[in-house]
Amino acid sequence: MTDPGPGLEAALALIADVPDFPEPGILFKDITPLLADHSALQAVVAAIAAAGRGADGRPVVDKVLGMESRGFILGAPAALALGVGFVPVRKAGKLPRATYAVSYALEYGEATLEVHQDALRPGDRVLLVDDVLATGGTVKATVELAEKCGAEVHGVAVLMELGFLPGRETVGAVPVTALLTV
Ligand SMILES: O=P(O)(O)OC[C@H]1O[C@H](OP(=O)(O)OP(=O)(O)O)[C@H](O)[C@@H]1O
Ligand SMILES: Nc1ncnc2[nH]cnc12
Repeated sequence: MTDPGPGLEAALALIADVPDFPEPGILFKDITPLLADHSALQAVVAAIAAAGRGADGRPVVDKVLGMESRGFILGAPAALALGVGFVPVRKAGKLPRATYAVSYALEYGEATLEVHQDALRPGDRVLLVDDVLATGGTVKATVELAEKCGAEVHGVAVLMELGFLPGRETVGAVPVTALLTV
């Protein structure tokens, strides 16, 4: 876990716990109070973008990939902060041109993710951005999609990791930066 400075710590404290959503037994982590606070959003986006920088502070990635839909909210501003483009990884049937697709299991349910086949160039280095790493199914599927495009996954940055689920093991060798582990 990254050491949170005071601004980041205050931002992460805004995440709300909602028991039994979207189904009994799930403790849902609601990031909307954090998103609604400008300073908190700014601190979190800067910390996520830092995962795409080298030791000298310069960007080391060519693109940021964000997973629908909460990964869009954090990934697009992180791409802007890094000065690189953003690639949406969407749920099935939303992208209009030729796609690669991968199906996966969620903490609650199942889904298929897709990316446009020409969204990345072979050899592109990419940073994956999402709000929550839970079972790791979403990240694993996105790594597979990036690799189908010929890209190299530099790492994954998430706001929050659910430490009681085996997300990191599922993701495997790809480096994971989590601003908070619960
Ligand atoms: O590690 P996993 O078990 O795969 O779970 C994490 C994913 O679950 C949530 O997305 P969800 O599919 O609920 O979509 P949403 O962002 O549109 O709410 C979350 O935003 C992550 O993308
Ligand atoms: N418990 C949880 N809270 C919020 N988003 C999630 N995505 C998967 N599991 C989640």
